[in-house]
Amino acid sequence: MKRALISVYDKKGIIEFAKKLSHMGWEIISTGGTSRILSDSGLKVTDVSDVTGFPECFNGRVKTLHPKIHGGILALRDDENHLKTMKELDIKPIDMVVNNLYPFKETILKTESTHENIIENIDIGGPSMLRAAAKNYKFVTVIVDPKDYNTIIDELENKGEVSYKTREYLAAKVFQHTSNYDALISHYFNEKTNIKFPDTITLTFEKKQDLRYGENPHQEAAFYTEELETTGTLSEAVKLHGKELSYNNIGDGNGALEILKEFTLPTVVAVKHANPCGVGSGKNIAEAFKKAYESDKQSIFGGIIAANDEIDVDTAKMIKDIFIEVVIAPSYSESALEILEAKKNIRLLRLPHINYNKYSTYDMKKILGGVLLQDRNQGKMYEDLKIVTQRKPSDEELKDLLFAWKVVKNTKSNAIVLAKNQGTVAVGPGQVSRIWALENAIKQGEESVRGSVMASDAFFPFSDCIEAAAKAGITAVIQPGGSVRDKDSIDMADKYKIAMLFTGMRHFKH
Ligand SMILES: NC(=O)c1ncn([C@@H]2O[C@H](COP(=O)(O)O)[C@@H](O)[C@H]2O)c1NC=O
Repeated sequence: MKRALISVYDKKGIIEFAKKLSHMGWEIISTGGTSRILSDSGLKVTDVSDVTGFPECFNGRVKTLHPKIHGGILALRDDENHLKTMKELDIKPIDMVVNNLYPFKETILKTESTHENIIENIDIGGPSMLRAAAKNYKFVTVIVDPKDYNTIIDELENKGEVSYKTREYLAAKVFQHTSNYDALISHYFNEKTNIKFPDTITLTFEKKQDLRYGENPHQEAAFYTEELETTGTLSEAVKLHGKELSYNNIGDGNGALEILKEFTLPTVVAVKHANPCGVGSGKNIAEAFKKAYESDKQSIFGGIIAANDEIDVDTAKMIKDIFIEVVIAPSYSESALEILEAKKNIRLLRLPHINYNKYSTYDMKKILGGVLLQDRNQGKMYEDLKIVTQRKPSDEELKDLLFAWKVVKNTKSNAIVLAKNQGTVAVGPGQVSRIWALENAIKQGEESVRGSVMASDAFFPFSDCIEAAAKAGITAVIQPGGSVRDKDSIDMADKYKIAMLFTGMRHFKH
């Protein structure tokens, strides 16, 4: 007679599954609570304590941790010595383990959970059984995911056994599951003991979807989300209309969100190839959109738009007239949605907590042979502002400087952002030389550059950028300062009556 050990925290579907096994002649062995619900449903169940000859003890901390259980799972059925030992020790084989674990993740996510409660939800016996059964998958079937119950019953009913291939697949699932479970426990302890960069790190993510392809069509790709913190991120977004998001949509959408989180006024961010091509703030979203659009009417084509307030009809009408791949917003008015849904190729995402911004997870970058981890750049924006020139910025200039500083912080380095009237005039991203970034921005901004202000993500190594800015009609500058030649830049600014602020904090982004 085949024997299945069933010990599950999540009891969904377990009665039906156990009944089918039992009808096929399997003996069911089970632990406390699982055993009770199976017996109550009329099934004949052997209690695990009858197998071990030992009571479940220490409030369930020890139930299945016994050689009669682990020997029955782990013994090699094709090894003479193992078979002999089984006989000598009166250990009978266990052919199937059905187990899922105490809800550790759910417990740490509950704000009311105490440390004691969290500790009790670290399952010990379960992972031991799962790992044992997965190790011995050559002989043992192991099921950790209730979604697999039907497949296993089908195989047993139609083929009389669970195939080697399926057992191997189920074992792989177990090790994914237990490593994820342990990673969450390790994360909890690292946080509790303030270990930010441990000697080894196992980060865990959950697959949200397979993607059609990666950055390019010849690259395969999938989207994984954080396990614990997805509020206000694309992982939380609900698609209201359009095709699946692509790899690049997700990357660019995230870029747009990161910029948007800097703003409280109604703001629209347009992103193309991971850089902002237009950002605008206004008294409403329609005005903000207009400013973002007018910053660069060309690059926004095929781009992504994120807004921090409802998309209304006026905004929807403007979006409709251009080709936008994705719109992200906390809500859409009914009529706005109707207008936009008429466009087949647009994706509309609703992201309710768009302004949420308290993430504790790392910022990470994969490199060949490793990964770079750092804090998210939530560095202070203005506290150390210092006016370093003879002329002070006007109130209007100051507002625009701070606006541009938020945008440049989130633009790929070397970055220059020109702004006027709470909207970008031009963005010069990702150049290997700072003056090229400025020259690109001046060229792109055309006549609007005159009277705009300039933000630079890092200091100016020479005074040439200030001179070029002055000649283009830029009136004020914000930059971190800190170059050995700061004085040259300050003197140049004074020469052209430019007002300049130092922030004392660099914002490189790569
Ligand atoms: N300690 C043990 O020997 C042990 N054996 C199984 N468990 C867990 O107990 C749970 C099932 O318990 P019950 O059948 O009493 O509802 C399962 O999540 C299982 O993983 C155990 N509990 C935790 O460590």
